[in-house]
Amino acid sequence: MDRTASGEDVVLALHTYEAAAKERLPGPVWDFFAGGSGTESMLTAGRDALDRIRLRPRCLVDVSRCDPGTELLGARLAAPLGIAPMAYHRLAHPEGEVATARAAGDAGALLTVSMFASRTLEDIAAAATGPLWLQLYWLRRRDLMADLIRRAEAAGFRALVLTVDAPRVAFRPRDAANGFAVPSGIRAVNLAAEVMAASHGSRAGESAIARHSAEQFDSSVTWDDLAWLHEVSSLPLVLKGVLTGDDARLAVEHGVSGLVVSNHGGRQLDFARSAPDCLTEVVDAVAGGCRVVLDGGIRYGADIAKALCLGADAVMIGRPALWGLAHSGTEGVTGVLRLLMGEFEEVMALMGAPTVADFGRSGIATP
Ligand SMILES: Cc1cc2nc3c(=O)[nH]c(=O)nc-3n(C[C@H](O)[C@H](O)[C@H](O)COP(=O)(O)O)c2cc1C
Ligand SMILES: CCCCCCC(=O)C(=O)O
Repeated sequence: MDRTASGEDVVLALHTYEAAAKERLPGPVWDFFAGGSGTESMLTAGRDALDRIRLRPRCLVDVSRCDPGTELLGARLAAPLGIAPMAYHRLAHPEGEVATARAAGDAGALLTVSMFASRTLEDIAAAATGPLWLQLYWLRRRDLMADLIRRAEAAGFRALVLTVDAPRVAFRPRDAANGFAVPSGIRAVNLAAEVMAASHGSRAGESAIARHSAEQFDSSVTWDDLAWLHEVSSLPLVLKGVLTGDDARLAVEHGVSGLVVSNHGGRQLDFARSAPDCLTEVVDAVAGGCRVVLDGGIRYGADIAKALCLGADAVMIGRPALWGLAHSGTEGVTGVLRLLMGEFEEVMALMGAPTVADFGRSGIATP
């Protein structure tokens, strides 16, 4: 949000937050946030797919009161909107994930905290008034994963999100060109320092993030290993990065409570099918057996409506939250969330859909 000369609050457009973040952040940090993998073909794929979808409104419906509220895995949300897991929020703002958690709580949105958060799970939970999920990559050191899960449970996190599209961090040309490494003052404080060492220390022509993931991620895990996670924790398990009906069916068979259909913001498999294009296949495959969330390129309230029409239960935003954070910490992230929620509420009215249950496949046309 911003203020006019007379002191009124003004909601900024999303691109204003983006432009401000680009101006404020050091070039390599901006590239780490904005960049993608390989040819970067996937950076625009999700957006293009969403833009191709057109809405089919109904008229003469009572929309004098629209309620964007919903429920997701036992949590009440002000709208079907959350923040996707992103590493190292302190790269964007000194308060990092604590500022983001405050904003998500203020706006009534879900926050998924990355395993590579730069504030402790306990500090984040203390600042949060809304639901928190914890994201995990599968580390070779399972003892560290188990420890993190125990701490998350004690701090009141409500679900685990296992990212399954990143057996290793993909080649990201901008990070390689910048020799990107996490600055020494910012750490993944929830993990042991010796395990994180490779993420620091710049080498020309190489991304320290990619080097670190190759060293620490266990790329041998398979569906059978999910049993270990279910043993370690009774929290609902969500898989992030599922893009096919076959994997979606397997997920339900393996006791998974939710899926995030995602291209990892264009940062993992290059030349994949875009997440919105995979959504109906996944929704049809799970047939109500688990909840489905979409992320990637969500930038307008209308995108939330389109995702719901395709069968998603909610959406998550990635980079826009970091733009808000870089712009003005908690206030900036709140501004971004409120902007999207406000647009969504208007789309509900104009679509003749006073509740989230009123969105369905008849609400969209795809050329
Ligand atoms: C800077 C950055 C860091 C990210 N870190 C993680 C992470 O730690 N874990 C994860 O599962 N996804 C991570 N992601 C992917 C996001 O969760 C999400 O899938 C993606 O950003 C959504 O696309 P959007 O940025 O277009 O909204 C990251 C994305 C960005 C931009
Ligand atoms: C070894 C640290 C990996 C952090 C990866 C975060 C990220 O950039 C992404 O998932 O994308």
